[in-house]
Amino acid sequence: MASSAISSRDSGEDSSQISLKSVREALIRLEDSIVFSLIERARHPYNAPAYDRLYLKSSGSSLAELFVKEAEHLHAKAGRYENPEEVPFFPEDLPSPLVPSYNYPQVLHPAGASVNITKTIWNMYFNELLPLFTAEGDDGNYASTLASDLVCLQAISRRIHYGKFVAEVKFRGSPLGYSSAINNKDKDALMRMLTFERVEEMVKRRVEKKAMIFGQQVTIEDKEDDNVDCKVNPSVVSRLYGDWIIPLTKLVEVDYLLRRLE
Ligand SMILES: O=C(O)C(=O)C[C@]1(C(=O)O)C=C[C@@H](O)C=C1
Repeated sequence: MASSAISSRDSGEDSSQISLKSVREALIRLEDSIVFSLIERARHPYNAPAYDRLYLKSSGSSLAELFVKEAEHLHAKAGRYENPEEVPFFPEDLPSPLVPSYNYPQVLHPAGASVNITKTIWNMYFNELLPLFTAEGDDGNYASTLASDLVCLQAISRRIHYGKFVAEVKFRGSPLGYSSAINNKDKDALMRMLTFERVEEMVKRRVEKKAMIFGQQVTIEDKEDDNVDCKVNPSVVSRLYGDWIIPLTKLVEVDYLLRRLE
């Protein structure tokens, strides 16, 4: 299954014609990436020095900041940020891609395409989420810890910024309804129009179940034991979605729509 509603090369469809079904399928596929990335990160304890600006005495940055900045430089050279689904955490001074450009379908409205809430995602991930799903302690493996943090951050950010595509589809489905709320800059009306509570409940239940299934110890013998020890707490994953990922996706949707008529 394609992980993206717009950028797969071989879908054979006109990819500027996205539907609510195809963007929701992409969101469901991204759930797998997020749950697996959290499971990987949870192998290590919190590892505080990796995030402490005093740890690298001379640099003034934390190892986490340096790690993500340097990784993004490499990814930019390989063309990662040419894809409209990818948003860098440190867009300043990124190098140009070394690869020839790929003609990604231009689905988004240009003004809305620049919505970027990576600073909010960064603070949420390091200040709120990480302490919830990692054990206290320090195993010294900061490089592999940060490599896992990077994968988590990229998967979560991609999912949240995917709200731009969801908003575009919703706008195309009801341009008149959305336009009047956009012209009135009525954020509350936009929020009401784009919210489907039943879908949100399903998402939260599904990610909790994925965390339970993907995080089980797999053994050769069949076990009767329902009391499985999961590698990442399923209720934390459900809370991650309910408290942060879904609200931030909706924030991206509203920000995108507010710029949709510029
Ligand atoms: O599926 C949608 O319609 C979305 O806008 C995505 C999403 C989500 O983040 O999962 C956000 C808002 C809706 O209330 C339902 C779900």
